[in-house]
Amino acid sequence: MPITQFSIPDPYSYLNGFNSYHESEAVKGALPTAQNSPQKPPYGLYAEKLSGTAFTAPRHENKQTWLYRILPSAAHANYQALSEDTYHTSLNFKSDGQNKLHYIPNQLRWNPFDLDEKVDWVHGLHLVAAAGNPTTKSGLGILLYAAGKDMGNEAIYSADGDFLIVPQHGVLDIQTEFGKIIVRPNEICVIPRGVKYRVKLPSGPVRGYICELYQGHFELPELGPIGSNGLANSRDFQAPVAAFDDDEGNPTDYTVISKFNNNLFSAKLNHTPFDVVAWHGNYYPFKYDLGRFNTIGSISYDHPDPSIFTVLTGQSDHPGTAIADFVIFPPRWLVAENTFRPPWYHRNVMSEFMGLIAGDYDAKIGGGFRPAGASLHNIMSAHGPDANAHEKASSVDLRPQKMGEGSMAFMFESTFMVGVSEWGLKSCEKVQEDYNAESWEPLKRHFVNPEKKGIPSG
Ligand SMILES: O=C(O)Cc1cc(O)ccc1O
Ligand SMILES: [Fe+2]
Repeated sequence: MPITQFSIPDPYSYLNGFNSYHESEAVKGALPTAQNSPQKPPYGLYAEKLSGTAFTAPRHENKQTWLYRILPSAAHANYQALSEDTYHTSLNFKSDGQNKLHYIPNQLRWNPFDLDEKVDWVHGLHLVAAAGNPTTKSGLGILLYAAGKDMGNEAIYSADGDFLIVPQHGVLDIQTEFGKIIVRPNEICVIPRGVKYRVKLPSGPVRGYICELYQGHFELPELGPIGSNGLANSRDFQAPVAAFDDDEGNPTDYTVISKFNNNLFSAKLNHTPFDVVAWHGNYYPFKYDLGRFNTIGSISYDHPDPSIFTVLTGQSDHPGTAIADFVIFPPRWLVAENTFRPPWYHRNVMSEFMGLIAGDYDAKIGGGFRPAGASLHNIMSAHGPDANAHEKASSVDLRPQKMGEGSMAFMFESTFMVGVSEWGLKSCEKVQEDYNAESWEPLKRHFVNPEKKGIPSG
């Protein structure tokens, strides 16, 4: 069954298509006809443009949306910095001048991160690793989230980058300026830079992973010889339809939180920010069901590169080299003959941060890579199947095998060396000290030197 069976139904409607030019009206006639900024937009709305690329970006890259709203976003009081002690995304330099990111070649693995029922989405964000710098629009951030409370009359946006959200536990009901999206485990969503939203938790506590792309936007990977369909198909990406709150006669005090260079600022406004009655453009939030992924693999021999499992890619200026690839390892048939079927041992010029939404991952059967946990194999840090997985895969009968039923691992792969935050390395208290010792040090030598044993070569 390709499409995920979710326990909670999705109550919302969507517009289908990746990077499509969409338009949506919550009130018929709210979009101006044949122009963007008439002297008087319909129904007394304000026109506001949200750009996702430079005005002069080439047409094929250009992203923008026109929003028709009750009041423009600029109608708010000054932003005030929130105290750094109240949130977990800051990368400010310490007073002793040390950057809080730690760059270390060790393979790292984390036990499952805790749920935290006491905080809302904003305060449940934890920066675990990062590379580059949002101020120069380069690099990425990797965050974990754990929350148990609904956001109140608040909205958050990130000026730093696009959030690719990967839920591991619980349901996110996300009210965005563009409309509403529900995201459940085995689905993902992308909230682009600048888009305001708030998160409610209809099924209780939530936990998951986020890749924030400081540079460019997530795109579908090239398909090359695969052809015109396959992997994540365009029509399976879903954008919200316009929906708005009208607080006329009962204006609500709201707070808008800005994530700005990984620090949080808040500003008051005396009206709802969720007042967009209609929009048109190609810059919008969207969701995708990972169960719709059309998985492709070897039907002859050898284990292909994991790039065949790329759902979305955030490309650098060098084609084929990603700031962040989002890669999944879905349930699939393994049929390769005379092949060591799990991943090969390797050292990668890219860094690999992995998470597990559910089930097991075939390269690690020693039990240490668990749902809600994570691993990081940084640039050139050697890794591969653990000793148990190696032993099993090198002696197993190579019949066609359906692997990973009910499981979903994923990887954020980046050309950058990623540093681990103070929280990720120490305060979270989840780092497994014995990862290496348990996984690879037990690997046995199998080499039989023919020269020593007098075995004829060839
Ligand atoms: O290291 C990992 O587990 C991720 C991975 C999977 C794979 O099938 C090939 C290469 C690779 O890095
Ligand atoms: Fe790897």
